[in-house]
Amino acid sequence: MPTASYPAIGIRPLIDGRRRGVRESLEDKTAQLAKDVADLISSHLTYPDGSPVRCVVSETAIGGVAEANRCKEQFRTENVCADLTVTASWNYITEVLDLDPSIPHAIWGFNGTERPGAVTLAAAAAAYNMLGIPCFGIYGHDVQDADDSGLTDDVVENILRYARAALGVGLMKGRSYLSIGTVSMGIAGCRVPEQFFVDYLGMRAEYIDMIEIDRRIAHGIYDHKEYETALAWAREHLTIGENRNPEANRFTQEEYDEQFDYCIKMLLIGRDLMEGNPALAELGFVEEADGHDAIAAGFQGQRQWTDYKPNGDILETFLNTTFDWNGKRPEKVFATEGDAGNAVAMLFNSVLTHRPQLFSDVRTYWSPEAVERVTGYKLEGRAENGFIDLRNSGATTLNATGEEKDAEGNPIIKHWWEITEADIEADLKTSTFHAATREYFPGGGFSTHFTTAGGMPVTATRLNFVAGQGPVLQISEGWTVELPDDVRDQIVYRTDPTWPTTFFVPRLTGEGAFTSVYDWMANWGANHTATGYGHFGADLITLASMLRIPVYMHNVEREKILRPKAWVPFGTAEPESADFRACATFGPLYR
Ligand SMILES: C[C@H](O)[C@@H](O)[C@@H](O)C(=O)CO
Ligand SMILES: [Mn+2]
Repeated sequence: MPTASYPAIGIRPLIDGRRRGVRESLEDKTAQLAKDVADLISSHLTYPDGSPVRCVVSETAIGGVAEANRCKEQFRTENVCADLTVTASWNYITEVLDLDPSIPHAIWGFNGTERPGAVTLAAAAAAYNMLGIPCFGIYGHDVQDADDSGLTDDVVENILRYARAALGVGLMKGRSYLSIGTVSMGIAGCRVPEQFFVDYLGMRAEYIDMIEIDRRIAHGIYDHKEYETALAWAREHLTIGENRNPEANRFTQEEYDEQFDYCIKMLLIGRDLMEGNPALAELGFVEEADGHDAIAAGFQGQRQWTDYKPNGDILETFLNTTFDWNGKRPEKVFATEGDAGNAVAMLFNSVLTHRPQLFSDVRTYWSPEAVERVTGYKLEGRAENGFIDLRNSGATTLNATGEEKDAEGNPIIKHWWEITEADIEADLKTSTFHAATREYFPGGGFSTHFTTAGGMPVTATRLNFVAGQGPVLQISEGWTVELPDDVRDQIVYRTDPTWPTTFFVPRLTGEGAFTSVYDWMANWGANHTATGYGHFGADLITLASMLRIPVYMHNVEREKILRPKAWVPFGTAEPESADFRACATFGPLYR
């Protein structure tokens, strides 16, 4: 998506409209607040393509409804997806607020006593609450002098948190979720929550039968020149590891070669299905060239496809990865086993961080006792309380090896625009591609394997659906951990040695689902989790509140939580309960 079409954040400078003195004394200060906030957002936040986020500042300060409406019209022409109102003074609240219920709103009341900016914030929040339009309130802890910018650390953190989440809402709006296939092996999360997409995300669901992939391969509906390049690159850079099938379950080398070629074609076609490809129009396939404008997709794979055709692990791995034969390029959000619920969790992580994601089974909780019994090794360090084995065939980004490093040499999952040739080489070098386990994948294919390095901060997320309740989100910040090679290998070989493996420990709080690593596993709401680099649980909580999705499990520090001020009247002593009731009261953003 070109930068110009990305949604923008609208900045609304409110002012006391009284002319002949008051307004005139405030014009410069108010305009400066708006400019400073716009500069802050644009200099700190990026779009998925790495370009700076665009802010649109109202052409005039807003002192009355006429200026408010002119600002709204200006924002409409600029694809504004959310607004941030700034004020250093009193103003006329419901006469000047943006009452559009379909976009996120926030107000920053400059905390200076010369003029009642903070009073406006409180009055505006009360108005929005009464009108059923939840807004976020940003209020600095310490009184500022009149000529201060007011952008103290606490204000900056909350403005950026709001803006990241508001942009996430805007990036999803109007896009598609593409389901290639249907429910995999009875996994309920695969049922595409079409009404949820419409009501909560403003998205559409699109459906493709998996046969479309085979049709396009059989009829040559892919860029043949690019295919030759991709195949040569893959044959050169993908290390085919040990075939771990029993002899009787192995295909011939010629069959594996054919399967490998087929898998690369699947990868090209999966990408084209999501985003289209003008090269297809040149081949005469004009409709196919358009694609499905999918910001996220899921491939069922198991079982009917994989019982018959090569599996989708190469397709799934490389669509989630930030590089291919063309070098570095934006990753996609692509789920395996058609798990739409997990695809949405990956999407939430993606629109907040613009980093590639891991799709994993929550395979096993390894207690310290079990590890010692099985391997003789006594867990230590972050893993001392046990760890979770996250592992699933296919849809884990190859960037999750931990070979990419930050400036201090710590393992990281970079943004695609930060990837270097050395990173690509390191990720590929540490990964192996194994003949798919034939008892699971009778049609053959290849599975991606690596074990993630320890020491990475990550956040694991899962979107669940409960009858009578609707969508609910769970979030856990934590870290990857690594084990001594021999201990790791015993666990990998005992579990499944051909799939990507990440050992994860949640940050324990000693309470509820975060009392122990076992409690975490016992409370995780499904077989899958979406995991991304960094601790962004607070951003997820803010995003969820914008979408009115309650969060029922998280380990984010209370002081980092930013929800609409409308959540407060639902109770301050038990924020989790208030969240549920507020979400139920205000309902999904687009309905
Ligand atoms: C064994 C099954 O075929 C795998 O798909 C299973 O490990 C899963 O990933 C289930 O979510
Ligand atoms: Mn799975």
